[in-house]
Amino acid sequence: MNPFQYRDGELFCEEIPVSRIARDFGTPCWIYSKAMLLHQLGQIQNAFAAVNPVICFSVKANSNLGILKVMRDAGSSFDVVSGGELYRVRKAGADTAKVVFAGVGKTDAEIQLALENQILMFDVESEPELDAIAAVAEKMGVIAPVALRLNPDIDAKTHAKTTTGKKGNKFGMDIERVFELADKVLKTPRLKLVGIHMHLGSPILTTEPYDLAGQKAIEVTRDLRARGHEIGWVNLGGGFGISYRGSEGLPASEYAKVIVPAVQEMGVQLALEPGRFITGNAGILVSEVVYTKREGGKLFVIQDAAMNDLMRPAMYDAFHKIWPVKAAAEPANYEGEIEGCEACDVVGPVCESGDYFAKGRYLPPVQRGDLISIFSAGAYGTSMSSNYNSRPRAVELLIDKGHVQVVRRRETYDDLIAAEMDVE
Ligand SMILES: Cc1ncc(COP(=O)(O)O)c(C=O)c1O
Ligand SMILES: N[C@@H](CCCC[NH3+])C(=O)O
Repeated sequence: MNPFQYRDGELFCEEIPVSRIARDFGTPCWIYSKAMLLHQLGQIQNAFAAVNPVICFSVKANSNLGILKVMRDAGSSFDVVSGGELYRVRKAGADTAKVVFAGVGKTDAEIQLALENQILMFDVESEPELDAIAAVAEKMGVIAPVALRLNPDIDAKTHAKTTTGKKGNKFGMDIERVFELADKVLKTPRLKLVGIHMHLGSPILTTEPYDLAGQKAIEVTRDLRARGHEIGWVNLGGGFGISYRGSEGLPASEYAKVIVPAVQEMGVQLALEPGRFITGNAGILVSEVVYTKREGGKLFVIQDAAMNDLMRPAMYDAFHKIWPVKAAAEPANYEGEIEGCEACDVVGPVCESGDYFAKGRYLPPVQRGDLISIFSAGAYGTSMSSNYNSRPRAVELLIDKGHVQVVRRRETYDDLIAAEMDVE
């Protein structure tokens, strides 16, 4: 499914021309398709139905309340990594009894908030964290459910900055420490070991890393059970890839083919934490060309969106398809030269040379006032955006069967300074 299609000389989101949305709500603007969100979540739900998993949408991918509510209504739970994310999912009406909490630096206050909300489990990443959870649980007179996060040392072949399951990454623990901590949990009355957790990285475009993770989970579960531990849950994290360029990416059923048999062999409950797979291709960022300029032998196309809106290109040199909103069709292939197009640097107005969406990218002739769509922007777009250069965050719109819902209004200049108003 692709809700963003060209016809009649322009880009549509479902049945609505993107140019009309941009005219009504201004640019830059984020446009999400609810149908696509549901389609992607449904794909995972169907693919893994045989083992009835708890699917915990990874809130960091897109933490907009409107989107979290769509996820909640469609039966998703949530993976959070901070008190702020936990607060958001509560506001979205989530059942916190199915929420999982990962992250290497949980504070006592965050642990307390999670225990008050009786979450499903903490994904514990170190011994000091385990001790802190035990201490907070003791103070509160409750029992904390913990899963131990294993660093399986599996190369998920992602960008160096988004690999999390390799030795040397800050995440999780090696196998020996997992065993040690499991034994420690048994001796700590305020802790209950419920399972193990792994997350390999993001985005993962082959099934092999999950196959290896499944095998590793089988081994670890067997060894932990042999040491007298009850392992009810295995959480294999997120990381399912999507197509950014047009051809890569796998259906959820391919990942399920390697994960489901392992889960059945272990006889455990499966948790998954997909983020990008659900929202990535359900959203675009629409900007307007402010100026074009030729300098130093280059053509620069300057947008009103910038790295503060979508920082993935600046941070990871990530590839996003970029094409004018008014066009007959997308090119068959975005790589390399495109007939009738000229290579340009697509940049924003922020005062950093890293503020670009693409370098040397082929675009048809564009001019001041033209609208541009930046595709595959629904994951790690708004959730990583900032107010750098005192730029208000852009409006977010959810398209649902021909209806445009504002799920986050455009920030005003007053919003920018609201938290600083008490300063003399
Ligand atoms: C622990 C954990 N779970 C889930 C995710 C979500 O990853 P993705 O959006 O690739 O599914 C991440 C981010 O990589 C993560 O760190
Ligand atoms: N923020 C990254 C993914 C990191 C996922 C968080 N562990 C991206 O945009 O691709």
